[in-house]
Amino acid sequence: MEPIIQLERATKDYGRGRGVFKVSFAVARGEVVGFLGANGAGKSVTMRLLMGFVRPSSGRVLIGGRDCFADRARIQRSVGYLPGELACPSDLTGRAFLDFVAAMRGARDHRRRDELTEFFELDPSARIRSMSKGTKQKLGIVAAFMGAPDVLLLDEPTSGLDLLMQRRFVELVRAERARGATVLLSSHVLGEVEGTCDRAIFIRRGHLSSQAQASDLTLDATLERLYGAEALGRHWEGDASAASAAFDSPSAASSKGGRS
Ligand SMILES: Nc1ncnc2c1ncn2[C@@H]1O[C@H](COP(=O)(O)OP(=O)(O)OP(=O)(O)O)[C@@H](O)[C@H]1O
Repeated sequence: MEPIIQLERATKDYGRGRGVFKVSFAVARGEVVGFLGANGAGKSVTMRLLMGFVRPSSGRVLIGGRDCFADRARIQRSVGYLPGELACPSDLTGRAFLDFVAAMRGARDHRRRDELTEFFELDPSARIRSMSKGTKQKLGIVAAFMGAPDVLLLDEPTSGLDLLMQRRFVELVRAERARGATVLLSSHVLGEVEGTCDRAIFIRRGHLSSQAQASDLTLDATLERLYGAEALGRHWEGDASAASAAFDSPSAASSKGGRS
């Protein structure tokens, strides 16, 4: 199968063990792949390497055979990217932001943007600064998908979305998959990976650790792949009675607004 997304021993070394190291994997045309890892494992750094926002310390990062850093202007125009956190001027309205992204991509047809806005029940007339976390996330989703890109890089796409919107997101990714899009999707939500992906790859402390078919992602097996048996064996051993006493003390009550 023709690889569209390709990393070959890609390394971004931020020092003191932080970053990603010798990461190699490929995503074939039309595949939808989940990218799973604990907090700080290296998912976003890998996504940023693919978008050409950072230059690899060594190794190769390619989309459609093009070097993601050398060809970053073209990559950033053509790839649908949903960042972990939307970084955009917050005094813009949602609509102005979407217009800006469409202009950057050279998109003139706003039909799909309007369909997506309606599907996610997004009011784009509000200023971004006044939007709730979930509303901002919907805006990011519309921006990433509206150009019907061939390749989508989605960094924790349903973060902050309510249950109904999570379900709509899964429907959308399934439709994109049917259209033939190639998708890499990082997530902490197993149901979303199972519902949308063919397979999942795991990253642990900056190193690719394993992969699995999405249909084999049981909770216990996934936890072990993500954290290892040692971390799973650790349990809360703090003093629960001290914690509840702190909440019940008169000073705690007064600092919580006089709870009686
Ligand atoms: N610009 C940077 N400078 C220094 N260290 C960085 C930088 N960006 C990321 N890192 C480090 O690289 C590692 C991987 O971070 P990354 O953001 O990719 O994690 P993640 O898997 O996306 O985590 P999360 O699930 O919490 O979003 C972390 O140790 C992080 O502190």
